[in-house]
Amino acid sequence: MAPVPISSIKVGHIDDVQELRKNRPKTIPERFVRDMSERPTPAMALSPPSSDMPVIDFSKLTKGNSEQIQSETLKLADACESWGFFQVLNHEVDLTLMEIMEKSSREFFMLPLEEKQKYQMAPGTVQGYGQAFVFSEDQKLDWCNMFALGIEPQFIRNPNLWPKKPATFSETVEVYSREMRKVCQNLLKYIGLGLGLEGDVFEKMFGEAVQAIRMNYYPPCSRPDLVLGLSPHSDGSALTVLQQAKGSPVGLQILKDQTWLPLQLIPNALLINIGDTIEVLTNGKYKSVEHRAVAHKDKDRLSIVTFYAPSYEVELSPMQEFVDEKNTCKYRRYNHGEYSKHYVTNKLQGKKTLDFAKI
Ligand SMILES: COC(=O)C(/C=C/C1=C(C)CCCC1(C)C)=C/O[C@H]1C=C(C)C(=O)O1
Ligand SMILES: O=C(O)CCC(=O)C(=O)O
Ligand SMILES: [Fe+2]
Repeated sequence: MAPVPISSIKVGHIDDVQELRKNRPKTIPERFVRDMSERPTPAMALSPPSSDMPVIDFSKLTKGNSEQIQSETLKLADACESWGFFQVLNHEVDLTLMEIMEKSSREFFMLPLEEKQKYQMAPGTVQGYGQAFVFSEDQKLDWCNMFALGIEPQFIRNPNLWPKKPATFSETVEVYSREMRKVCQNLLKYIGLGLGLEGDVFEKMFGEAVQAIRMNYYPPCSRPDLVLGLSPHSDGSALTVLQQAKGSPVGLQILKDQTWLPLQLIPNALLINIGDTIEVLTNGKYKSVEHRAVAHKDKDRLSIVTFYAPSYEVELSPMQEFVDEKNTCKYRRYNHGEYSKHYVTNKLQGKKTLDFAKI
């Protein structure tokens, strides 16, 4: 993926949200104040946090008898088709590792600004500490500090961005990411089977899959009604795995039936969502659902997000199994590296990024 010429991007001054919060401002800087149409839905007009979202028991897939495997695979297929988001329990990821990852991420965000700025995200790039997806001086900013790293393949890593503090942070990211890779590979196997395909279809197609991690830290905000924690977007990945830190308030919302629906997450579960790659491959049978995050008046929130996607060389187009007279081909053939470049060089804007591939 060719880097964007940094000199041509003028993003203006980007306030660090945690530093802003330290002074407990009564007014929110204009760059964070959303236009009316973009502001979070007022509480009284919002549906209660959803606990109807499907829950998949991973152990039934990996250790169940043939009946359990079959019924859980069907449940998974239904979750992908009707929600695009689901939670996974008994996911085989050590809960202590998840806790350590959470603690290390929190410790990183609590470091002094000058320490975090050693890993500053360069304008127009997505790795490091700062705000990604900002490309102009008049673009609104998210009420969020982010820290992102490319994980696999090795060539996407920038070793200068791997923190030396907290001391065990980088090792923890490494171990955690290996576990997340297994979760993604396993889920893709059963997603493939649920679609009536071979279990290894995605593994074979994706080559050496691209994996990235992003930690999103949302400080409390005195006017959560005016800001967004994270702009609406769909993920450019094949699958995304989200771990929400313990004690976090509800913050993630998905666009379901044209309404923003807040998601209530089960402690220790992993939240999975379908990304743009799977939408294209299934010709829209499974959709990458638009989502956003909102801020909270008194509580901070932390999410740790893994993106899993095909290798950059892979050419993608809807699989022939999902194209017929009734379901005409909705996406053109394109190279995933080109899509990644397009994704990271545009602001987050709902599902607009996927127009790149639409016919
Ligand atoms: C909101 O989405 C993202 O922040 C994001 C970024 C991922 C990446 C990095 C943090 C570093 C390495 C490159 C990569 C683009 C993977 C989403 O990831 C999605 C978007 C695309 C495209 C993808 O493949 O995963
Ligand atoms: O923090 C959240 O809940 C949402 C994060 C997210 O959507 C992302 O990082 O892509
Ligand atoms: Fe996302």
